Amino acid sequence: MLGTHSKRHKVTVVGSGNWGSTIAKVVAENTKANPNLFDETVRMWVHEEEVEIPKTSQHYKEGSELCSKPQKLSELVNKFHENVKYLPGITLPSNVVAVTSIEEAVKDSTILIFNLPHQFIRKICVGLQGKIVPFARGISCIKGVEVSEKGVTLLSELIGQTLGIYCGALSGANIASEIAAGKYSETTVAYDPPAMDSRQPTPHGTPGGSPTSSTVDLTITKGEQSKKVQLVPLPSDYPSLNHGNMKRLFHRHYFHVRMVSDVAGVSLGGALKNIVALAAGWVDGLGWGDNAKAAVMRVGILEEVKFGKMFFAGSCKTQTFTEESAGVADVVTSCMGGRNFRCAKMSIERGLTIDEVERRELNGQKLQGTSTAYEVNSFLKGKGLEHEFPLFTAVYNILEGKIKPDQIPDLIEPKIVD
Ligand SMILES: NC(=O)C1=CN([C@@H]2O[C@H](COP(=O)(O)OP(=O)(O)OC[C@H]3O[C@@H](n4cnc5c(N)ncnc54)[C@H](O)[C@@H]3O)[C@@H](O)[C@H]2O)C=CC1
Ligand SMILES: O=C(CO)COP(=O)(O)O
Repeated sequence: MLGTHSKRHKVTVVGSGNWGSTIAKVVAENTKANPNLFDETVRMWVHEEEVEIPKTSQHYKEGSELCSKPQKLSELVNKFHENVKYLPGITLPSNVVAVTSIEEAVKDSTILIFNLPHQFIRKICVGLQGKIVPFARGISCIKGVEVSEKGVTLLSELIGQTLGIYCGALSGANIASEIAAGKYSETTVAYDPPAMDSRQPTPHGTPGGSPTSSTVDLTITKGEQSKKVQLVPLPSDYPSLNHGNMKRLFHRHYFHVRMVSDVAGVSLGGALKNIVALAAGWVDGLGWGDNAKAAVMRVGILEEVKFGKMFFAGSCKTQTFTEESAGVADVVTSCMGGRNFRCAKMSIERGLTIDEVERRELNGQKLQGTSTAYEVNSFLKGKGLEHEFPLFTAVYNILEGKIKPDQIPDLIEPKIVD
């Protein structure tokens, strides 16, 4: 049953870490539940590595031959329907298929979900140039930003500009292990495509399904600079990618989606909260308790709002930070149980650098807060505006070893003005 459209969207998840595998699970449940809109198979690109099956895996057997030597991660995913390294103990739907060639993984897919640590995204996108469906649409689930001499770039912008496609963002209070276990949470999906994508279905579609020859100019960057991308319209024999159908791709009974149009606010909330979570981890590691963490969270949310207003004016809405899961709720959950929080806390308790804790404790998972703190600082320093963001600046200076975490309260306290 294809309804009024002769084609269905093929979906690829680019990335297969802790969150990448979780989102592949969520989306694969929905492609199965919505056969009118989506091809059931969800391809998940796996950065191949050899892994040993850990005791936390459902397939660990003491002394078995399989568990005694390293195996290819992709083969284990396809055999056991479990990502034994990055999401052990969770069964993935059988329609999630691990693919190690990125070209194969994205081939023919009209929906590309980018979900990998932010330090790898530029290289991946450059490698994908010319290899994707020209009318594909993207969603970035990645929390981070990229900073260059030109300024700060959202990852949705980076993806959109590099690949010449429209890219939205998914972000929220979403600790992956809880969602993978089917525990209730909310998320925010920001998707604001050109109007041509939300057209009403046509009765017969475009013959052959090829894009129409005309392209539409889309201004992708809404930050300080902007760049026009020639966007290829979605052929009319595919179901439209409006808010309703995007929600159908991500919403589950345990994963509630709120659709918005503020891609900048959702992306910034996800990136900047990781800096705040480091500060929360340090004050908790000092044994200061919940009031201290709440103080850090309050100031962190204010700095997020200020950052959005100063550098993404016009595109970023204050309400996204104060009302959406991608804003305030993500600050709260990340400062209670996220990896950035936990590693920062452990770094104080064990007297180790946070990089050392990451290496020892995360089994290959990556912190995003440390590099984001450096990237944001380099941007603020370049503008002479570090003093306007005392918490973000304090986190950077602590990582650099220039100040100690117990100086945070004084540094974020506004100066008395008589
Ligand atoms: N884990 C979580 O609870 C959540 C994570 N996020 C965000 O999602 C994004 C992805 O995070 P996770 O899936 O948790 O990743 P992760 O922290 O589990 O990172 C490991 C992943 O990085 C990949 N990787 C390692 N070297 C690579 C390379 N050279 N090139 C490409 N990939 C490489 C590994 O294969 C693995 O898939 C991050 O921006 C994170 O902030 C967002 C919400 C929740
Ligand atoms: O983004 C997250 C929760 O929303 C996860 O944060 P961490 O990367 O700090 O674990």
